[in-house]
Amino acid sequence: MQFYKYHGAGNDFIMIDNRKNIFSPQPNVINKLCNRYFGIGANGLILLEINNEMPFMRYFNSDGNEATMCGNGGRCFAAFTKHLGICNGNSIKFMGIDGEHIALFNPDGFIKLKMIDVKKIELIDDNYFLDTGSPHYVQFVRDIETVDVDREGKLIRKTVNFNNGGTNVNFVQEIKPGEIKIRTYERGVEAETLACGTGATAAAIAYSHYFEIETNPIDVKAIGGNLKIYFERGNERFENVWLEGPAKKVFEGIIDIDSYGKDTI
Ligand SMILES: N[C@H](CCC[C@H](N)C(=O)O)C(=O)O
Repeated sequence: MQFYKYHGAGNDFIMIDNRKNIFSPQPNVINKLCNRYFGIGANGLILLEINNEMPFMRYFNSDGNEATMCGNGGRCFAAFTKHLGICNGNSIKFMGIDGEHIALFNPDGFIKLKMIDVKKIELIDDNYFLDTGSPHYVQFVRDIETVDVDREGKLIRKTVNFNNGGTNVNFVQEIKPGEIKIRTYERGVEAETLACGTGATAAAIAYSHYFEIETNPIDVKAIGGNLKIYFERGNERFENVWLEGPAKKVFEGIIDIDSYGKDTI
């Protein structure tokens, strides 16, 4: 089976053109494919399918379970449709689990992805919880370099109940007005990733709203690369939300998918 490997600011994905349903998304198979020693290795796996005659993006975390929206993956999905010739212009519309998205292809190669509106931000223990297509807990810290993201992130992800679905956990430090640094513990990867698109979006909106920052876009520096978040404040919601950043095809290959269905590695 043909596969493609992409990353968006270091958040990396296996991409499969599944318009002919060649791949059955079994959790144990996806988990092995995402394994960095016994498989291709990735934070997640993305299937391109067709739904009501529109490209449909299905996202699976590396634990093998189908998940909510992936922002970095959404930009990579758009780049993938362009590589396959599905999209020839400067933009593409596609469906994700959270609804319709449009992606714009910038001349510099960066991609601008429209995200869902953010309807509310909850305060939990003086930190912020909001849904940008995936659930995110945002905690502001003084020195992001000293945070034990895997340990602290796991504690919050596991102990604080978020409607039973769990959450991603973001640690954020202001670098200067309008610019923040972020580190993210990702649900379903159960570890820190080099970037998280829906997390960067959540962090930028919480930062701007609660610290009354007028600058827009907000620059978000992740370990794996830089993202920009644009949005407008509407009536009790955040609208016209865009996530802009890189999406790179790293390699493509062929894998013997039948050997992944069996328990032997
Ligand atoms: N792990 C997330 C989904 C992927 C989010 C992240 N990779 C992004 O770029 O938005 C979750 O289960 O909510």
